[in-house]
Amino acid sequence: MKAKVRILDIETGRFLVFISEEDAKNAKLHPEDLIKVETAKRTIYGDVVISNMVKPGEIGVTKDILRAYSFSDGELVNIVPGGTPESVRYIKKKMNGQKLKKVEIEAIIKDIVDRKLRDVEISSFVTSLEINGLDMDEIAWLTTAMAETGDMLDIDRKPIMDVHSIGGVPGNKTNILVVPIVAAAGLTIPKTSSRAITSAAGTADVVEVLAPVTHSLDEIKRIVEKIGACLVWGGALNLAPADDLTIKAERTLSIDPRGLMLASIMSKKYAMGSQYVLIDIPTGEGVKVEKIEDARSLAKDFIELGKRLGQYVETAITYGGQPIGHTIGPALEAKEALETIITGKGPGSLVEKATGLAGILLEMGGVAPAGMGKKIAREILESGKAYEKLKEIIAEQGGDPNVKPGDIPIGDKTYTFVAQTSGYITRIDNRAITTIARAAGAPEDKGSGVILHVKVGEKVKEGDPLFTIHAESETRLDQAIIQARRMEPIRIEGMVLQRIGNL
Ligand SMILES: O=P(O)(O)OC[C@H]1O[C@H](OP(=O)(O)O)[C@H](O)[C@@H]1O
Ligand SMILES: Nc1ncnc2[nH]cnc12
Repeated sequence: MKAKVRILDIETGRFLVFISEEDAKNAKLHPEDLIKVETAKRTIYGDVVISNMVKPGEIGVTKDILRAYSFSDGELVNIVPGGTPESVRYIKKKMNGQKLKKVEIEAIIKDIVDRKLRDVEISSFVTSLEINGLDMDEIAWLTTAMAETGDMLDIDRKPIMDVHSIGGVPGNKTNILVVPIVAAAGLTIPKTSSRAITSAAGTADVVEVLAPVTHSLDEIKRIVEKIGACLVWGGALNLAPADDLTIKAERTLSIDPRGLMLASIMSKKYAMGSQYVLIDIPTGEGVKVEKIEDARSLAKDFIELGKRLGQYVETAITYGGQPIGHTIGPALEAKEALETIITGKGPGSLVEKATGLAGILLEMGGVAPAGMGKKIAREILESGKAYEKLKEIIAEQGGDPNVKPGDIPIGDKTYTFVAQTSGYITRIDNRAITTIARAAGAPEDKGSGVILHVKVGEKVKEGDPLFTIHAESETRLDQAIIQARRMEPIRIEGMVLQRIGNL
């Protein structure tokens, strides 16, 4: 059936194609059916919406589609029912626990990128990976399929360094310090990050408080060739474009299946042309990897996958048993990262982790002798050179390089929980802190989150503040308080932990 395009000023986060009731009836199309829109140059897919916002003979195309493909008002197109993509069969095969072939993985990824697979099918794929996993062959095929369905960056500086955390630990603003330290040492580090997946703030959400993070590949190339670094959101680029659609499902379910995480991280590194990659694996209670043996096995997988892709990968198993630093949530984290980089001093966990990781990268990149990387990284941080580099990054990305921590707006609806008893902090529950910060509105409400007034091992007296929730609205604050009361985010114990008698 032929139809004329009408551009609709609607944004839904999905590819939707509006069609009139009359046309839908004639074409036997139903709400949510897959529809194929063909022009001489391209074919796109979307979900049917039946609406009288468009007249018979017209189809309505939303802004989400226009961001990826150009259509003009009145353009003539052909529309056909999209049917059921073949790749749905392969998703079911993985649901049944079977190994997928290379061509089957490629078909799934191509159909995700072409928007032939809808959210429910993508979620089923992600869930099948969480339950049944992938072996190393499947992971490598998935990685190259994800990279090759998008663009690749070719930066005219070598070597290209990169760092990525598998995430999961609250308050992980570490890479906002690592990247400027490494670039200030003369190395090139084009860092892409995702937004939050399981946490309350991904690195891209935090950086966005300081500067725009959505840039084109050409802009990134220009920035990195000029100053040696960037801190951008990978999802804004057509780099491994399937990744952001699978991340959307992961975020909703708050899961990050191991095989998909490996492919998702490494496909972006491959597409960025990264040659030396450091992977941070936070390990501890309440994060993605709880046991050191599992962290070692994941480290081996990253290294093996890197070999298959022609990249040199090292991994750092880091302490993830409690949040990094004292703040959780985009603006609060940006503030803490900025304070630390300006003064060269900050929470021990943040400074230790950032200089430790940066030190490994300096050694990998050949600008620090073996065993000296961390010391040199700390000198770069304390000398103010890392801050100068961060200012360059902020300026090149379009932010205000002179922004000060006090300029960053924080949610003004607050509630502080205090210690009900005196004793020692024996546990901060990562999952509970993330849940509270998310309930307060993070990461979407940038000013929302949690400030921790204490860390594990510290002594407190009854009535001392333990943590403060910040929110941008009273409703969100109330929701966060309810969550906090339901859980035990911070445990206080005396020196006698348990009394057991009469066994
Ligand atoms: O903690 P969750 O939300 O699960 O994981 C997502 C975060 O982990 C990675 O961190 P980085 O960019 O290497 O600093 C991602 O890019 C993202 O920022
Ligand atoms: N699945 C994922 N994709 C991109 N970055 C990540 N960081 C942690 N998990 C990730």
